[in-house]
Amino acid sequence: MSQSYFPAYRPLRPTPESIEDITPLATPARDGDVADLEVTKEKVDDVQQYQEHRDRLTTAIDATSSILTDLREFNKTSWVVRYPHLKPSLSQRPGIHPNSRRTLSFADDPATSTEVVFTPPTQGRLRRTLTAAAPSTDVEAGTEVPSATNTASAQESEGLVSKSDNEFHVLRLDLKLGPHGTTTSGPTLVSQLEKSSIASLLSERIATSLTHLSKLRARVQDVSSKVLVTGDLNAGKSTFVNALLRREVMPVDQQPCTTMFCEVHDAADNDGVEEAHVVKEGCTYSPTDETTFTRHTLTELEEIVSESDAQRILKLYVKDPRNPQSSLLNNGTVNISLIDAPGLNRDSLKTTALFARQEEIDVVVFVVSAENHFTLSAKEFLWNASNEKAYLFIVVNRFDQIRDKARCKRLVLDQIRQLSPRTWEDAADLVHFVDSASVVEKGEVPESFQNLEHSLRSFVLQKREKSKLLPAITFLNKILSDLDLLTSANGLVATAELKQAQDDLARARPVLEKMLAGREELDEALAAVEDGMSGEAGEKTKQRLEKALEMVGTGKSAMPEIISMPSFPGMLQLWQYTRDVKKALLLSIDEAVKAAENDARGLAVEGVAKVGTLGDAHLPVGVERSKRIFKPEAMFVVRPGHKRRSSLNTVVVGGAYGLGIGLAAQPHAVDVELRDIIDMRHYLMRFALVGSSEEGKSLSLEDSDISTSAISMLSVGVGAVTMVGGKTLGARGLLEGLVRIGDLFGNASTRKWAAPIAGALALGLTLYFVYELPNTIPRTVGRHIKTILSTTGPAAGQASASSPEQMAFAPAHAHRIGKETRKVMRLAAWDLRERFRQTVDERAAEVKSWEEVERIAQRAVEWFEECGRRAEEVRQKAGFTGPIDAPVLAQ
Ligand SMILES: Nc1nc2c(ncn2[C@@H]2O[C@H](COP(=O)(O)OP(=O)(O)OP(=O)(O)O)[C@@H](O)[C@H]2O)c(=O)[nH]1
Repeated sequence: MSQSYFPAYRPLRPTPESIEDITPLATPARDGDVADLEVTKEKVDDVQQYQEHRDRLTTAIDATSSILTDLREFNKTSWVVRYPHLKPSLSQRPGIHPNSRRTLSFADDPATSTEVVFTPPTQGRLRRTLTAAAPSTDVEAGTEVPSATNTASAQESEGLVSKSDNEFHVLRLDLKLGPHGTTTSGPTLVSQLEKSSIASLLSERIATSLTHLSKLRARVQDVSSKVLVTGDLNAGKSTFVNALLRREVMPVDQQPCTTMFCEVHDAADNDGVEEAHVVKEGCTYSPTDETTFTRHTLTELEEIVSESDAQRILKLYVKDPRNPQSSLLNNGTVNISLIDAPGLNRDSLKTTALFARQEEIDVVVFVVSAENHFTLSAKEFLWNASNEKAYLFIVVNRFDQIRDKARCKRLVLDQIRQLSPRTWEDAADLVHFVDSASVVEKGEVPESFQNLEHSLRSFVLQKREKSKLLPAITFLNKILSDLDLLTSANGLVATAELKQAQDDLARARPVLEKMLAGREELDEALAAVEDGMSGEAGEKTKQRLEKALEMVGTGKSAMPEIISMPSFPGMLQLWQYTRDVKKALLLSIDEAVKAAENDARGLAVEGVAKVGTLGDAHLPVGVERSKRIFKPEAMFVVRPGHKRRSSLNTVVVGGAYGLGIGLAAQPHAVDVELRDIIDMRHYLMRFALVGSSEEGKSLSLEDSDISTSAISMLSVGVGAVTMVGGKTLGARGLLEGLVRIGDLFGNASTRKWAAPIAGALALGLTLYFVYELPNTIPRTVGRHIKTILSTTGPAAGQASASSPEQMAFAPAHAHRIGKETRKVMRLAAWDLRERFRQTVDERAAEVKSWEEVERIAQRAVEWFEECGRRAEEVRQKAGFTGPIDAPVLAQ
């Protein structure tokens, strides 16, 4: 059985208080007849109920528009809204009805899916929601998800759940595009798009829906309603319209006369002036634009209608003498206009059918003569119109002319059953047998006509609800349901993102905090390694080289295990021997420098390892360590292009041994001079020091060799004397002899024999030198070398020997080697500092970005929850009930 307007729309009985407020009908009413009063109240209730529904719906449209606008803005500024796909889940879980389980994926990432539980709308809760499916272990353990248990099938059987509950109704993104007009299925194409592209498509869809909602709102708010009165030629359409108006407005003739569409409006729509506006051909009528019509008085109407042979539109503004409670035209709520159409024939049939199909035609009243029944044109029109409008209002006119009224009714209703079955089902309300002429001619309104008027009024208002409100209700319900799906799915995504961000932050924050707290400690530790290693390298070098010089100063190899001293080859090769000695001593110093550099390499290796350990302690796990490989052999190598210093007592002499430019490799350094063999200046200086001046004392302290040298030099002379005498004296005897010789020189008597003695002494000394030379040469040469290498540079006399050029050999090398070691340490430390800084920056950026994700996701979770609540509230306030596809408003 099809749905009827009337049974579902029985208004509530008014309360006794409200009854008193109702103005009685202007139509004749029998005094004391309660039934009439009931009719009046019903009419008022019709209007009130319509108004109430309209207002509720307008509020719901506004609230939904507001949600959609917010969603669009949120999608644009705060969250890229994802477009979900729901599929029935294949997995069967105990305790969960298979209908409740769904597989959720998103258009931008169709390969990834999640199991969710779908909760369908229930009685009193029209929202469809998705919740994350409990882990399978819980489900298997018997934990049920209460919101979804077995409800889907129950709701399906109640008809609340649409079969399309997995889908979008209004916000569906289906694109039909493809090369050369080929079509690609919507979901396939959508899934090829980026997340942001899908979001912008969705945004466009929302914008379209908003436009549609505003149109629906305008339609809901539109207070005009058009009733098209049509029927066979001469069936009495104009008479019927006049009867409704209780005035003879439309021209009535025995002959077919109406060729125009006469729209009758309340004169209130024309500033209360009764007028006829003939719409000019090809113009769109506007009552405020004089160029679109010609103005006439109502008295000219008959003439206009009879003279017009074209199907023109005529607008009539007439005053309805009745009050709003009883007047159809002037009902106080809806601006009803009655359209008297030309009688149906072959010429007018098509035009009238087109007219009837217009959206603004809410009701079609078909007038048929009781005498003639339905002509072929009438049947054709009714058949088409009933497909279009489903319900038609049929006035069987001239019923007063019929003798066998029952038979007539039966025959007419039989025909209606075939032409418009739904109209036939509600025939009591939709089919009326009346005599319109008597209402106008005699001023009597028979009961049959009163019933007709009541039914028509209800039908217009209810039809209006169907035609104007229902599309809005359906659309609203569908879009709200789409919002459920969208907000539920996006809420799940936001919750997952929030959890991910929180987990990531829980991992990253402590790491970052630990790094920041350890930054100063690392800096200090690195500085300590740098200072410690370079300082130690310098100090070790200094000690080693000073010791080496000490050795060389005494004529011994500084590195005896590597460099041995040459043996004396005889007086004839004295010069070569001296040269070999010098070379050996210099070589031994070079070797000492090498050894010092090797010491520093060892320290650098140790320092680099310490830096590595610090890196392990301060860098988080997983951070790549330095890829730099330290090559100790690369230390102290003068790289091509670097300038060498060439002064003998400067750093490079020793330091550049890698290039073969050590002390021993310098030709002028091994050149032998006479003083390398006999250092007269040295001996004389020693003699001078015997007088023991203060300076001499201080100088003698500096040179530990002085006393022994002086003693040995003097011993030479004494030795010569004793050799002459054939007797060799010991050192003590030699000293004593020396004193005695001095005394002899002071005595004049002894001067006579002193000369031969002195000659002998000189000879002795000479011989002594010859015999002692193999021993004294290494010492002399070593002393010279030591003296040169211990002397500071040209600026030594100034405040401090700060530059290597100004330093003595050992400190200069200590400085150089310390500096080179520091360079290595600094590089390793810089590398770690840089890696540490980068890691801190990266971690800080990560934490910041996760905090941002957390903030956005948190907001999205709350926003989507709120959005879902708002949609639910809209439905509750609007009083939507019924399934998504066919909702109704609660009474
Ligand atoms: N007895 C009787 N005569 C009626 C009734 N209704 C209309 N008539 C008469 O029928 C004739 C035609 O009436 P109209 O109202 O002009 O008919 P119409 O359908 O508007 O005519 P066209 O527009 O020309 O098709 C008039 O003479 C009316 O008086 C009625 O209910 N009873």
